[in-house]
Amino acid sequence: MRLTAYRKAHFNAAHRLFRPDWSSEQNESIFGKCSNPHFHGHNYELEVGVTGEVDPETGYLIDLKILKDIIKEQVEDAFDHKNLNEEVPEFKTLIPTAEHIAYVIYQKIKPKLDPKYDLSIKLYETPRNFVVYSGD
Ligand SMILES: Nc1nc2c(c(=O)[nH]1)N=C([C@H](O)[C@H](O)COP(=O)(O)OP(=O)(O)OP(=O)(O)O)CN2
Ligand SMILES: [Zn+2]
Repeated sequence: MRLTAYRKAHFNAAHRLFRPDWSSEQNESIFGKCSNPHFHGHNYELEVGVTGEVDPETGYLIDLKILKDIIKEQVEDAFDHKNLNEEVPEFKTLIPTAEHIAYVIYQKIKPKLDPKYDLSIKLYETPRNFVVYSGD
């Protein structure tokens, strides 16, 4: 039996959307208030989906306690109450949009899982703005 198991998580983080190679006016015209030089914050909600075959002996797809620990170590400890632009190395070269944050979370979690699983990252930046990244 193939299915997807999910684990939810949460982190608060500050960010600023801007390109240092653009003028303030260019940044303001594309990123609007999200380019505010003094940063702003979001309450990010994360849903990590792991897809694969259920083990008939245990009834587990994956031990969700193990998934919880991976998310804590790779995402919550790294991002929670952080300024993403200034404190998280991955965003020294990537603008911390929801798209890029979901991509980075995928890249951090995927190597920690058995390769037999497919991984999907759903990230809510606001209650109504969210992205999904499943690799490629
Ligand atoms: N494609 C993207 N567009 C936008 C992103 C993003 O990461 N990817 N991010 C932002 C802002 O950072 C932020 O998400 C917008 O916040 P806010 O202005 O509060 O959003 P809304 O006005 O849409 O608030 P709602 O309450 O959800 O209506 C902008 N765009
Ligand atoms: Zn924002």
